[in-house]
Amino acid sequence: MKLVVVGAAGRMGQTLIRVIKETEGVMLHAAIERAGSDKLGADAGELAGAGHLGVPITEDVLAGFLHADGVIDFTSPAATNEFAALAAQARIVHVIGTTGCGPEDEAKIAAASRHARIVKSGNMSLGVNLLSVLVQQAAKALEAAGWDIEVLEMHHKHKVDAPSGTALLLGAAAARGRGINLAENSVRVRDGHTGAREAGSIGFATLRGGSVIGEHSVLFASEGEIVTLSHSAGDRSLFARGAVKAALWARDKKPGLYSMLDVLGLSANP
Ligand SMILES: NC(=O)C1=CN([C@@H]2O[C@H](COP(=O)(O)OP(=O)(O)OC[C@H]3O[C@@H](n4cnc5c(N)ncnc54)[C@H](OP(=O)(O)O)[C@@H]3O)[C@@H](O)[C@H]2O)C=CC1
Ligand SMILES: O=C(O)C1=N[C@H](C(=O)O)C[C@H](O)C1
Repeated sequence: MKLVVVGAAGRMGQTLIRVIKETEGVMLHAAIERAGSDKLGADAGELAGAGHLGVPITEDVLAGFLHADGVIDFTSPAATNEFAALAAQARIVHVIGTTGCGPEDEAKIAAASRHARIVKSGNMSLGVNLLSVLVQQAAKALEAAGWDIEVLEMHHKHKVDAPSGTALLLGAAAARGRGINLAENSVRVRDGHTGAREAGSIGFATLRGGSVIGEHSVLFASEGEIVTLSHSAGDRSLFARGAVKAALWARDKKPGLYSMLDVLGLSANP
């Protein structure tokens, strides 16, 4: 499968290039960076520490998508919107790891999925997606007893969006377990005199610092006891391996918007 990596010079872009090189059944077809990037012209493999691959980093998206089978995209919401439209035109698989997309971005991606096979997830790892199934189960099991749910995350100091895509994915799993709408029941920031915690809400707390790749915990709190379900990412390659697996999985699927739960066979009701 011929794959294009957009955002090829980024933290995830470079990790993807290394993982594609070592994965059977996929090859790097093109590597894209934004116009004006000082990485344009560099060999994508050499930049990623994967050795010379003969694939120069280019800004030419149309040429890059030509004759490709799929694009893997860990960039920014604005860039992902554009890539979604172009991938749909080219009828190629689009794997989206970009987080921080707002409702308008999501609507554009959903529109593109009428023609394209899109897999989108706030976290491409098996561990986090399994964790989301467990969180949904725990939220349901503890609902009658009224346990409070809080999602805590920590990431490196360069991360620009909050709460993380994973925190929101885990919050959505908890909301599903409770049979409620996350947007209507979440508390994403607390500051000052907040008043007492509202029963049934799902709270988020965000930490940023250093080089932390991704730490997530969902805390279920009751009188005198706390149950914590957590995931710790030690290496970005676990996200990249998940993204490549998603591209291979989507290759023979119908157009539509899929999640990593679909890819991993975890989407049935737990
Ligand atoms: N779903 C998951 O499993 C994971 C998701 N992520 C998400 O992936 C995204 C990227 O993360 P990360 O790699 O750490 O970020 P980086 O900033 O390191 O990489 C993003 C890259 O995309 C480039 N880019 C931005 N706009 C364009 C464009 N229009 N055309 C081409 N390239 C562009 C950036 O260039 P420039 O620097 O010039 O802006 C940069 O090189 C984030 O949203 C993050 O949250 C990260 C890890 C796992
Ligand atoms: O920006 C990151 O680095 C990560 N982003 C994703 C998120 O927002 O959850 C996934 C992972 O935690 C790393």
